[in-house]
Amino acid sequence: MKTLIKNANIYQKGNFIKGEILIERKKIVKISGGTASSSYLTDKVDKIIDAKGACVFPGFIDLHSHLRDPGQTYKEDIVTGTKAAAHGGFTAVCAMPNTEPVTDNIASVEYIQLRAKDYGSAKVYVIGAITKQSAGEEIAEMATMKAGGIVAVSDDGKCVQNARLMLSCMKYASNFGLPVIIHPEDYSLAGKGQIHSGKVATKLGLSGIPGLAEEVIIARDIMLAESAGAKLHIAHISTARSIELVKNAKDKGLPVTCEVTPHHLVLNEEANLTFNTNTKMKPPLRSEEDRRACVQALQEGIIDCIATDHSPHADFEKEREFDLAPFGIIGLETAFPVLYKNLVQTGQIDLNRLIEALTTAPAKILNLPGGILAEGKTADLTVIDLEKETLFSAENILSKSKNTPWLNQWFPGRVMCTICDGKITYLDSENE
Ligand SMILES: NC(=O)N[C@@H](CC(=O)O)C(=O)O
Ligand SMILES: [Zn+2]
Ligand SMILES: [Zn+2]
Repeated sequence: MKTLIKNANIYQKGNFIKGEILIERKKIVKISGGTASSSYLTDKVDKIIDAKGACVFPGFIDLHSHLRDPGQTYKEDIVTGTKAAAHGGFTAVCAMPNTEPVTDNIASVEYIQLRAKDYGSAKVYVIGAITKQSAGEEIAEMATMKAGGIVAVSDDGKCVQNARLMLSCMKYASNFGLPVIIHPEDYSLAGKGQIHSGKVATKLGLSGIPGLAEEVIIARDIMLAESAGAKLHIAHISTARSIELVKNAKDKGLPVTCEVTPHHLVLNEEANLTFNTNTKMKPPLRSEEDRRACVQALQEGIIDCIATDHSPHADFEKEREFDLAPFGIIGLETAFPVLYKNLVQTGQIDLNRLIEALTTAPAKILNLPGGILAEGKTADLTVIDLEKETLFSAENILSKSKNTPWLNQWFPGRVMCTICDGKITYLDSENE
């Protein structure tokens, strides 16, 4: 099978070159500038995709997705979650273990891998639990899960409260070379908080989750990781002080990395004023100062990468009283257009940094392949027309869940086609 992408603006080390990409089986075999070689390349090609001047980027890599499979497949499953990924330009996602049952054993790891291999539209890397059932009481079977191919451990959705247990978990994980991904939340400080403790929570009379709930765990876990010799990755960082803690750790040369979500980069606590439950997530949307600190830290590289924290929840769960609705929003399909519009078009982040934060940066953190468009590399790529718009309507969203604050809004940047392992995983109706 040979596929040719023609009339493309190919992203190459921060620059665009006009040209063509020839894919044979799983690999990119030729990238050529201009159209002079067109006749040579079109020779015996099975499929031609006319990019019509759209950009070709390396496939995006998400370190943080909740695919809900097994156990909560009314929200999402591996088939729909990876379709949503492909629609968002992603060719690889890491599956968080807070499924039912929790991914804390080798059989659960293999289930996800096999389903994804047979029915997925993106590569799925499995993250195993830190503790059994993510209950924060006993260390999970990391050794067997590592042998089965997990790429990291995390109790995301929950946070190991006991420092002594966390230290043991980190020592254990580091023995197997497994990075530890934390969801930093001190329960005693977070309490029953609904949104960020700040002026909006006061105004609305909702209980707050202070930034401190995140910051004390980040401070603790940086110290524990240093002592255990573990590689620490901080999920969904959201406050200026958290960023300062990470900066200090990095300055000391510690192997500490962190990610930020698109929503923490473009929204602040004011979004909660609408009482829209699709503005409710963990960590909560923070103050404008915190949001700005996140943007600046991303541009400077203190924040390493962007991760979606794709957290699908069904309509019947979200369409209820604010305090009873679950935390979380979908993110795979909205990530690129939302970031492109709010950060790149406004000049807050440059396109190169955005692409890096969605490709090479996440790949580096968990040592995953991909992130680069080059001859001889696996053909994982996405074709995005920056001149075209996309509408996040319930109809267009391929995720089973539609819980996004950007529902029914138009954004610039339309994914025309995504290719994973040389196979088309998403094709816009215009290109069919
Ligand atoms: N982010 C969220 O608000 N929710 C996530 C859990 C998590 O990422 O902590 C979920 O699984 O729904
Ligand atoms: Zn989390
Ligand atoms: Zn999460």
